[in-house]
Order: sequence, then C-alpha cells, then structure tokens
Amino acid sequence: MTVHKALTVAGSDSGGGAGIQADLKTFQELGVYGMSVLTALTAQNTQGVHGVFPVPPEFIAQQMDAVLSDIGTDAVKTGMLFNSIIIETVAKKLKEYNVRNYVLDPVMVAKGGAPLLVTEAVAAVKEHLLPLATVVTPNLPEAKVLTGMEKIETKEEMKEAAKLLHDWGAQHVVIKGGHGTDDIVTDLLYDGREFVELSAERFHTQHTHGTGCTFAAAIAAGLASGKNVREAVKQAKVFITAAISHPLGIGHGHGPTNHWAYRREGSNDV
Ligand SMILES: Nc1ncnc2c1ncn2[C@@H]1O[C@H](COP(=O)(O)OP(=O)(O)OP(=O)(O)O)[C@@H](O)[C@H]1O
Ligand SMILES: Cc1ncc(COP(=O)(O)O)c(N)n1
Repeated sequence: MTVHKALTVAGSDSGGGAGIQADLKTFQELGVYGMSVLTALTAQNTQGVHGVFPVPPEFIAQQMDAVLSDIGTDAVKTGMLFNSIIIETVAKKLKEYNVRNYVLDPVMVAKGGAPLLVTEAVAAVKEHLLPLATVVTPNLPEAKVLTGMEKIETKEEMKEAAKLLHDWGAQHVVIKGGHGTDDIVTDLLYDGREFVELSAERFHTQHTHGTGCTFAAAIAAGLASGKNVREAVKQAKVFITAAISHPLGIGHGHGPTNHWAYRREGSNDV
C-alpha cells in the first residue's frame, strides 16, 4: 500500500475548528497520513482568540527536522506563522529538505479579528515564502495586504492580484472569494497562463471558522495523493463546500465547518 503523507506547519486552535486541528482532520478525511509542526498555541474557541503563545523558532526547526529527516512528506501546508523569525525558520527548512508541493495559506487575521501574523512580517511572507509556493491561497483582505492594491472586489481586480502574486514567485495563485457578498462565491485559480473560476452557492451561516485552513489543507492532501494543482483545487472546493453546507452548530460564536461532511453526506458539485 502506498501511504501518501502531508505535513501542516501551523498554529494550534484549542477549539478544533481551524489551524493544525482542521488540517489533520482534512488530511485524514482525504486518505492522507497527517503530520504536524506547531508554530504557536492559541487559547481559542468559536467566540475568539483568548491568547497566543508562540513556539520558539529553534523548537519549530527541531520539529521540522524530526519529521522531514525520517518520515518525509509528499506535501506541506503552512498556516499561522505569526512573526518573521518563524517565517524565516520555516522557509529555510522547506529549502533544506527540497520540499515540493508547498501550499502557502497566508493567514493574517482570525475571523473574530485577532491578529495571527504581526504586521511587520508581511514583507517576510513575500520575500521568503511566495517564491517557494506551489500554490498560495489568500482571501480577499490578505490579497490586498500582500499586493498593496487599494481594493479587490471585481473579477478584474482579483485577476490583477493573482498576476502580481504569480510575478512575485508563486507558481499558482487561488484568490478566495469567501469575503465577498455575492450569492455565488467564486474563487479564482491562476497558473501563470490561464484563469479558472471555481464557483459554489454562498451559504448564509456564521459557521465558517477555519474555512481557509480546511481549503488549503485539502489542496495539500490532493497534491500529496498525486493530483495536479487544478484537480487538487477543484477537490478542495467540493470538500469545503460540503463542510460549510452541513454545519455542526456547536459553540456560541463562529462555529467550525463539518470535516466529515464530504465523506458522510456526499459532495456538492462545483
Ligand atoms: N459562506 C460561504 N459559502 C460557501 N463557500 C464559502 C463561504 N465562505 C467561504 N467559502 C469558501 O471557503 C473557502 C475559504 O474561503 P475564505 O475566503 O472564507 O477563506 P479565509 O478567510 O482564509 O478563511 P478563514 O480565515 O476562516 O480560515 C473558499 O473556497 C471560499 O469560496
Ligand atoms: C491557529 C489558527 N490558525 C488559523 C486561523 C484562521 O481561521 P479563522 O479565520 O476562521 O479564524 C485561526 N483562527 N487559528
């Protein structure tokens, strides 16, 4: 039996809806062996982030060495990286172990508004991580911060942002449309040559905690299993649409998505 493996380098969400926990659930649901390197602990629930405890960079490097020198991986996804020293540490290890299939989710702010990346670290994301990324998956506010564009609302503006991020080194760009307002939510994939739109019904629900983490983890799982980027992104869109459309309804705030919906409830066609 071939075991496909994926590694998430991200923060812990004690509430289980985002971060490392969302990533590992997604890997498991998509039949991929999941491994994790923790960059920060958060005391977090569906109502918000109550505390952040960053892991020392030396220990992040030690975790990456432990996993990559022995087990190895078919794909890596990064999420919350918090500051520029952590970003530089992770970039160095990705290069040292010649990681292929790297999905960069440029996490900046939690749904409740808490910062998960300090402002001064945006430059480090652009300098050290974008050039290594097989796929980068910004939401609309993250794409604005990374590109410096004044606004990204229309399809044309999404395309312009995708081109800029591709020019800066990412092989593929997915601009996620979750933060828009249309009844159809459209993500835009760009491979440097053509654009592919992935659309689905927008569900009017507050249970969208961890959607970006889950989507990026599903892309990494697809790549780890040998899918090409377009196939992996399409599968991830179906996975996240199923997860959002069958909410669990737990907690008192922005509840988690349903990581087992894709397997148990069947998938919605995109
Ligand atoms: N209400 C919704 N209905 C349907 N799909 C959605 C909805 N919200 C987000 N999505 C989809 O979920 C995925 C993640 O998009 P989103 O823009 O929410 O990312 P994000 O802001 O990085 O997520 P988060 O920060 O919550 O982890 C995308 O494929 C997007 O189209
Ligand atoms: C550890 C961690 N990583 C990522 C997110 C982003 O998810 P969201 O924007 O849904 O809060 C989060 N809240 N916590």
